[in-house]
Amino acid sequence: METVIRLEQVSYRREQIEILKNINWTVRKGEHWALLGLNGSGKTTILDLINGYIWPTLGKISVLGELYGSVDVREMRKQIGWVSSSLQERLHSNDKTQNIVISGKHASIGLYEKITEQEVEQARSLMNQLGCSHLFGRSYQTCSQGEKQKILIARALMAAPKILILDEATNGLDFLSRESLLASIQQLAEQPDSPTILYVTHHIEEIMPVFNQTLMIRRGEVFRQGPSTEILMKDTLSSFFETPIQVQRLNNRAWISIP
Ligand SMILES: Nc1ncnc2c1ncn2[C@@H]1O[C@H](COP(=O)(O)OP(=O)(O)OP(=O)(O)O)[C@@H](O)[C@H]1O
Repeated sequence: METVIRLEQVSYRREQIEILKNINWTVRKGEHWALLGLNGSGKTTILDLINGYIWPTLGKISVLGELYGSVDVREMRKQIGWVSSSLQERLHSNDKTQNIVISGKHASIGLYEKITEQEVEQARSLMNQLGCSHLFGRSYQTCSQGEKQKILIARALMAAPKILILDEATNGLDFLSRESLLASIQQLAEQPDSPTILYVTHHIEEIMPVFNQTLMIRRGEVFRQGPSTEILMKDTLSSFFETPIQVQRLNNRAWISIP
């Protein structure tokens, strides 16, 4: 199967501190991954490496078949959509939702190019896909937090990325908005032409069945990786969190609590 991302013996050191240690990780086409790790475990550092914002101290990284070091990372970034909370702060919130979506095509914060009818239709169709077409025509700032997240995912999809990174996408959402967003993500991931999704979360119950693989990072190292159904189990999670955990399965999702 086609390799989408490969990290081989990747280490990243900053000021004598080893932030990532010997990471080996392969993402293949058709997989969607959940990335799990406590605060400061190294998730963002891995994403920064994949986006070519930083370089590994040791090891090799290849993305979409291109080995980093011998490729223009700015070109690679066009194929990677990254939705994170820091993006929200940088957008022009008076803009209409569809213009925010369309701006994803030009990888710009505001819209400086002339919008074509085709782009408007593409934005409408993506908003429809994310279940937020009713927001078309509204100004972005009047949207709720959950609605904004859907707009930002549609924006990332506007550039037809091969990889989509959803970084703590449900932060600040109430439980209904969260479930609505998760349902939209699930639907997106189920599409045959979906980008490969990397879903970063602190919440195990957000790992829907479509995230068929999970990478667990602890203190800069891979703690475990593989099929989510094998990893999201009581024993693995208890040793990962270094505390006894109990797991209940509901709607094919694992809900954890402390006994
Ligand atoms: N430029 C840097 N210089 C020194 N330390 C850094 C630097 N960047 C990251 N770190 C440290 O590396 C560790 C991993 O950080 P990282 O942001 O990757 O974690 P994370 O898993 O994304 O955490 P969170 O869930 O809180 O976002 C942290 O201890 C952080 O303080």
